[in-house]
This record gives sequence, C-alpha cells and structure tokens, in this order.
Amino acid sequence: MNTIVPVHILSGFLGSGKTTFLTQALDYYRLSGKKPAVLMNELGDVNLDGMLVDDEVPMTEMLSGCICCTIRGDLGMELRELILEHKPDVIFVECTGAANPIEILDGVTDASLLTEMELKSLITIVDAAQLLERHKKGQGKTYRLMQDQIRCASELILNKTDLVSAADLLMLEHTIREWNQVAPMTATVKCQIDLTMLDRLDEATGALAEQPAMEHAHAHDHKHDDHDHEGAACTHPSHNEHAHAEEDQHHHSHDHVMVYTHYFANPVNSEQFEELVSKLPAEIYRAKGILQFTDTSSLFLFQFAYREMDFVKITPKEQVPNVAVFIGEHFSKSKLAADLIALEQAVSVES
Ligand SMILES: Nc1nc2c(ncn2[C@@H]2O[C@H](COP(=O)(O)OP(=O)(O)OP(=O)(O)O)[C@@H](O)[C@H]2O)c(=O)[nH]1
Repeated sequence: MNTIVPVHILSGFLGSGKTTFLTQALDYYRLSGKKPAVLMNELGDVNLDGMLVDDEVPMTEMLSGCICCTIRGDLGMELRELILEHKPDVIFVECTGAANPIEILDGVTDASLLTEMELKSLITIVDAAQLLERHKKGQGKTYRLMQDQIRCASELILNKTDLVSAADLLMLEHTIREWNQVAPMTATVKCQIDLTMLDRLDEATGALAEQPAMEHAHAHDHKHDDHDHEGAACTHPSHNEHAHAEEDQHHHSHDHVMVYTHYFANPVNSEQFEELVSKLPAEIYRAKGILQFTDTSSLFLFQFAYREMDFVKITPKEQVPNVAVFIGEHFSKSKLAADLIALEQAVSVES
C-alpha cells in the first residue's frame, strides 16, 4: 500500500528563522526514527542554508529564483522525484523569504495530484523585530508580504521575541490575531517550540486547504481583492474568478527584492569584512555566506539578519565556494561589488 507523505511548507520573511526551525524539526523526526526530506528554495545561486542541514537528510535544491513564480512549475516534479528516490516519511518545503505562500500552497497541492503527498501545514515564522519596524511604518510591499504570510498560515511562530519589548510583543500578538484569528501562535526565541506539534499536524486528517485557517485566509483575501489588488495574497487564478483580468495586476510580492551573489577570488580579513557588513545600507536587510578569512583557519557560515551578524564555524565534507549573498531592496549592486573587491585587494596589498 502506498503511504501519503505529509508535506509542511515553511514560510516567513527573509531571516525570520525558517532554517533555525527546520534544523530542529529534522532532528526531532530523526530522533523519532522517521526520515524527513527537504526541498529548499533560495533566491541566490548557492544554497547556504543547506549547509546547516545534516548530510544524511535527502535534500533537493531549487536555486536562483522563487518557487512562487519563476520555478513554480518545477516544484511538482522535484517533490515527486524526492519521494520516488528517497521515500521520506515527511517533507519540508522551505520557501525563499520573499515568497508568496499562497502560490506555493497551490504548487504543492497541484503536485499532490501527481504523487501521493498531502499538504499538512503552512507554518509561518514571523520575525517580531522586522514586523514591528514595518508595522510602525504601516505600508510597503514587504509589510504586505508579511501580512500575506501571516494570513495564509495554519501555524504561526512569532520568533525573535528577544529583540522586542514585552509591550511591543503584546501589540504584535494582537495585530497578528487581527490578520489570522485561527492559526495557533507561539512566541519564541530561536524558534524553540514544543515539536510534538509536528505529530499533531502529521496525524490530522484532511488536507490543510480544508482547515479553518485556510478558509479564513481565502475568505479574507477575496474580500480584500475587492478593494486593493496589490496587497492581496490570494490572486492566483485557481482562487480567483477574475483570473485573467487580474493577472496583469498581480504583483509578485518580491518584484522589488534584489539579490547580489559575490564569489570571492581571495579570502578577506575578518575584521574588515565585519566592518563592511556593519556599514551596509539599510536597504540590504539580509546577507549570508560561506567565508574563508585570511586571519582564521576555520571556514565560517556567515549570517546577517535584522542588522545582527552571526558567524558559525563549519567543516563541510565537500569543497565549497567562498561566497556571500546579499538580499535587499533597491540597493546598488555595483557599489557593493566594488566594496567587496576593495576588501580582497586590501588583503593582496598587505601580503
Ligand atoms: N536574536 C535572534 N536571532 C535569531 C532568532 N532566531 C534565529 N536567529 C538568527 O537569525 C538569523 C537568520 O535565521 P535563519 O533561520 O537562517 O532565517 P531564515 O528564515 O532561514 O532566512 P532566509 O533563508 O534568508 O529567509 C540567524 O543568524 C539565526 O541564528 C531569535 O529568536 N533571536
């Protein structure tokens, strides 16, 4: 008898903590004797988050685009191959932080027509500090994207609560509840949550699309469509009677997101690199990389999210590039490239 593979979509804005949650969830399944698999989507052309996933976990990468638009068509085939080749007990789809989850939800549910899989949850990780900042401004595409990600969720993890005050946390919880009244919500630091929630989700009968959270999200979005197309989460044709008329007005929520990938020709000095990162313009809100420095012997996985830097020592089994990916809105790629090249040159002048 064929078994139906549960699928969970991990959504959340860039740097909110999706990979932090994913690594804990993978460990949880493996400790329970189950085999999880991952489909990871990155905007850049290297999968840096994949470095944090254990080598034994089957993983498919969809790079250089966002599944919710450019490579959505491939999603079904990738999921099918993952299932046929590895026979996992559960699959996580980690979206790029810029993805519109409703479209990925459509992609996964379309794929379940081809292969025996069932979408069990859409878990949105909310970056408390980012949401607070965007909420204060109260507008902008990123704010609307965060709203969409929250509305569509069947589970909400309000993460990075260490970066906001207790009063702001209460306000955020209240605001999120206005957008999504049904998804269970847990406030966390580093996504530490009782992972038995995953058993509950896997065992629930019926696909996620039939659960109240999704009905709520759809109902809200159709109402919303009448007034403001740009902010609507649910503009995909299969959810919309006026598909063709609206297609032209469909703004992919991440049209404005820019990615710059820099492959270093030479290692750079760690302090100079940190200084450059600390002075990045506010428009660059996310960066990550694998870096070899002239003044350290280890390789580092570098993370930069909400202006916080983090360096984790790594020992990859395969050869990895010396690379950094920068993500933001309307920043000058050429200025950034020039600054990074200057760092490389500074080292070669010194030596
Ligand atoms: N201060 C703080 N930092 C956190 C928390 N959770 C995660 N981080 C850090 O935030 C950074 C980004 O976390 P990730 O888990 O990589 O975020 P992501 O959503 O996978 O990022 P993208 O794949 O770029 O969208 C890392 O440096 C984490 O260690 C938290 O609760 N508080």
